[in-house]
Amino acid sequence: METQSVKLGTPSKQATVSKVRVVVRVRPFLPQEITARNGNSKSCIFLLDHQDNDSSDEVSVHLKDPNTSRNESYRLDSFFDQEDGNVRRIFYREVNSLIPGIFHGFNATVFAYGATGSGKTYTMQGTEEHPGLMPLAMSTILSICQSTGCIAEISYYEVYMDRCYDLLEVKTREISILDDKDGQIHLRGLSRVPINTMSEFHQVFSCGIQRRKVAHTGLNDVSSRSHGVLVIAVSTPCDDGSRPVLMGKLNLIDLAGNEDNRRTCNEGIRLQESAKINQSLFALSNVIYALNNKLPRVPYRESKLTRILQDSLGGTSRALMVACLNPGEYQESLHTVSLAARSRHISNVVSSAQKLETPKEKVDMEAKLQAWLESRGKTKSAQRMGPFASRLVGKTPSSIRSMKKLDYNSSCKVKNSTKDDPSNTKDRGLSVTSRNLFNNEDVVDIEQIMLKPTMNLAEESSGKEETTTVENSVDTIGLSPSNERKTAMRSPLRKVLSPISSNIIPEAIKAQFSLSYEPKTPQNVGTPLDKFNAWSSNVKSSLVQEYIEFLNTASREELLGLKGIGSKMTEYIIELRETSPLKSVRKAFLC
Ligand SMILES: Nc1ncnc2c1ncn2[C@@H]1O[C@H](COP(=O)(O)OP(=O)(O)OP(=O)(O)O)[C@@H](O)[C@H]1O
Repeated sequence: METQSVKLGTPSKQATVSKVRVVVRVRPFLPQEITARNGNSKSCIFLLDHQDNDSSDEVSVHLKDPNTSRNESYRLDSFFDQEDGNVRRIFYREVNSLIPGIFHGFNATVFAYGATGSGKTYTMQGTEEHPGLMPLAMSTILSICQSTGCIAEISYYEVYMDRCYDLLEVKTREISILDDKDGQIHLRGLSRVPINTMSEFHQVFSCGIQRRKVAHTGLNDVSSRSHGVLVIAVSTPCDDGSRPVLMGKLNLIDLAGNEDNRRTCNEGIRLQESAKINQSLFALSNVIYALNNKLPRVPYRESKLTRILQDSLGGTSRALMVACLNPGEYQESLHTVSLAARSRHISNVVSSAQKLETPKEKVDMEAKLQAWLESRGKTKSAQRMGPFASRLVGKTPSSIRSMKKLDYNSSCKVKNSTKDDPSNTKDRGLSVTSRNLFNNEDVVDIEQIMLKPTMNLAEESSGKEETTTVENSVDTIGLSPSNERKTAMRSPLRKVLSPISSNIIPEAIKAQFSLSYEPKTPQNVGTPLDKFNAWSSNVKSSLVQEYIEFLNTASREELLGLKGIGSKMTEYIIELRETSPLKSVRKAFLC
């Protein structure tokens, strides 16, 4: 086994920014799931309007909650339903075309994203009978190597708790990530193993798989606790016998699943892992969002994972996200699909001239909120819907995110509670107290943070544009170019704060609202607080919920970036939420 530095380049600033293609893969129900559902195997995810997935440029993926009337639709690049062999179809339709580029100096990345238990590992690794994208890609690369004389080598590492470990080494070894003087990144000490045949690959790779950190959680018996990255590097031999020259590489990443700790009831080390997993997935989504929106700064440095992937995401690299879904989990699927939809190209609605006029402080706050809310599938819909979005406030129960009530007593399956952390004998899942972040000494600061963007919202919303007619609102969904321009003139913050979470409005809903529209906009109110108070309670509670979720998921840097939050408060929030998700703000704020 050869051990050497793998040099990762930084994408050139001039290089065209590539788009991330996003496809959905729904796994089949498992036999035990069908039994638990009394034989009901109806998926909550399907294609809208029987579209032709094979010939369309994009598809509308529809999610329907069987227990409520909630419906959401998102536009994505392709959809692979539950049928057997859908991994093979994903490979031939989506991954195969990335491979020739690797032999011409282009890197590519394929990653499986989704909730825990949604089938990411199955998609990437597969089984002996149904090989996943990793062995399928290896096999194709090997056959090209055979005909071209190129050399294939693999590295396999995991990113666990924001640290990087070589999985091809017998003894666990941490890989250091170094910046060189040119700002390039090196994974120092990462093994690269030459592979000539598939049996060599299976032998080497299966040893690595066994070293990867997995654990039993409340939602998956064998849950990956790290992001597993298989790198297939292709080099061309040099005639003078010197070291082969690296041409390109394919990163195949089995991301750890994003977890809702209210459901997993993780605690101790599992909870810490989970916090890191969620943080790094959020950082990844921010990078993809920045790339797809051609933002001037791509936040690669926010996590180890994104830092390592700098040369394979963006620049001339190509990337594919496979959003994996469990057909019986509406809420989780909604979260995954909304993030996936956000990761596709979204055209920027703010012109550069407007951007220059916007005060920096406001842009920062708006960008933060926008990035986060879009990760929840909000802004894309709002951009398409423009003012129509805000008109829906209070009108569709299905469109307003309902905060899941925490029921620690009924739904938790705490099986892993003390195995890893003997000191942690208390069953936190059952005994979590409703700690309120906003106890008395914190009220002033937090209220300021909470009210600031809200005041902006009220001020902007009380303007003339609020008198827009229903027709205009509907037009801004995309029917009228002139109204699209009007939409572009509006502040993104206002759109961000819309409680609509899908990026398509079904015709039926449009019709319903064009008939029953009644704006609830405050008029002629005094101070910003008065304006805020004049908003309907639906808007306020929706805002409050958004902020609670923001505080629960934002990175340390993002919290620090919020006005009124210093480093002490940031640490306090992080500490609190790692123990138990923040659930409420001060009652007074909720009015
Ligand atoms: N196409 C499929 N056919 C049969 N079983 C499948 C299929 N896809 C996934 N599964 C099964 O679903 C379960 C969960 O899948 P998997 O472990 O791949 O999820 P995961 O998303 O990687 O979870 P985690 O993030 O917790 O590691 C496994 O038992 C797996 O075998």
